[in-house]
Amino acid sequence: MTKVVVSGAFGRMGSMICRMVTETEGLELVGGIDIKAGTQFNVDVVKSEEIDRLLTEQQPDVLIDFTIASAAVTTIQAAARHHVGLVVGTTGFSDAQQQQIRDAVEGTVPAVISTNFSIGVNIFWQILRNAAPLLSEYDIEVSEAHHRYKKDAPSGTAKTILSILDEAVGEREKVYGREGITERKNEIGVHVFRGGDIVGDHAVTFAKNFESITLSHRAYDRAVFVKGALKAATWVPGKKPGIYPFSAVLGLES
Ligand SMILES: NC(=O)C1=CN([C@@H]2O[C@H](COP(=O)(O)OP(=O)(O)OC[C@H]3O[C@@H](n4cnc5c(N)ncnc54)[C@H](OP(=O)(O)O)[C@@H]3O)[C@@H](O)[C@H]2O)C=CC1
Ligand SMILES: O=C(O)C1=N[C@H](C(=O)O)C[C@H](O)C1
Repeated sequence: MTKVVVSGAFGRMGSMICRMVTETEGLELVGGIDIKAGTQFNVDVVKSEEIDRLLTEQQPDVLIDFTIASAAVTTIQAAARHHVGLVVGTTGFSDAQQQQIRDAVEGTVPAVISTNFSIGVNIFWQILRNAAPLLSEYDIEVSEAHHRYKKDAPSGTAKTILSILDEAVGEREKVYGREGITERKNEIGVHVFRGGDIVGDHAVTFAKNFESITLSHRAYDRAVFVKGALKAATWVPGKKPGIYPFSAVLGLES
């Protein structure tokens, strides 16, 4: 049985993860962490200040984090101190925070970290890696849409798309929205929409005179992210310390 602690246990993702852990054979929910204490599915959720006590008492095999960047860094450092494997879906990390995560995890614990745990998005990224080099002469625009409550912009998934494009077609200036008199150069336009309950849409358009190609992905339900996170949670215990992309769990290129 893989013992799981969920950080962000009362959040949109965390509460669904708690429920689906209890419904998944081979996984056991042993605790939760959030900014406030309470219970989820008959399991104690403690405040983040209590994380060391929780990890000492419950000895989980894996900690799954879907919170906010600043909280996630502290949680990841605590999990590494306690040698607990990690699945991290939180987005919006600064470069400095990413370095703090590498420092905590590398050589200490295995961690699957991905800006998107949907299998479809990970295949979409692979399609993009293969297609973009063929389309390097085209103008490129990236767009994403999410629900009104999303805190970070552009989404973590859009940032991953931008880094894939940088590798595939060479680094280009990113232009975040346009206003006024603008002249298109060899740039990538990035467009962010926030509204309603949109679960997560991403698109990359390659445009040329008289034709364009758009590659896109739409998530209809957060369950796709949760299922991926649980797949990673089952995979991570016993792996060598280090940071793994979700594509490693899926056996895809990265
Ligand atoms: N990789 C992926 O596949 C996906 C990633 N995400 C990412 O996951 C993250 C969470 O998303 P979502 O569930 O929608 O967000 P929510 O805001 O619904 O959930 C986050 C939870 O973390 C809590 N929290 C805030 N601060 C702390 C803290 N210091 N310590 C512990 N808990 C804290 C929040 O409490 P409170 O509400 O009181 O602030 C909330 O309960 C985001 O970064 C999002 O981009 C989302 C979906 C898929
Ligand atoms: O906050 C969300 O909801 C999502 N966040 C992730 C991101 O920032 O890319 C993944 C997904 O699109 C949903």
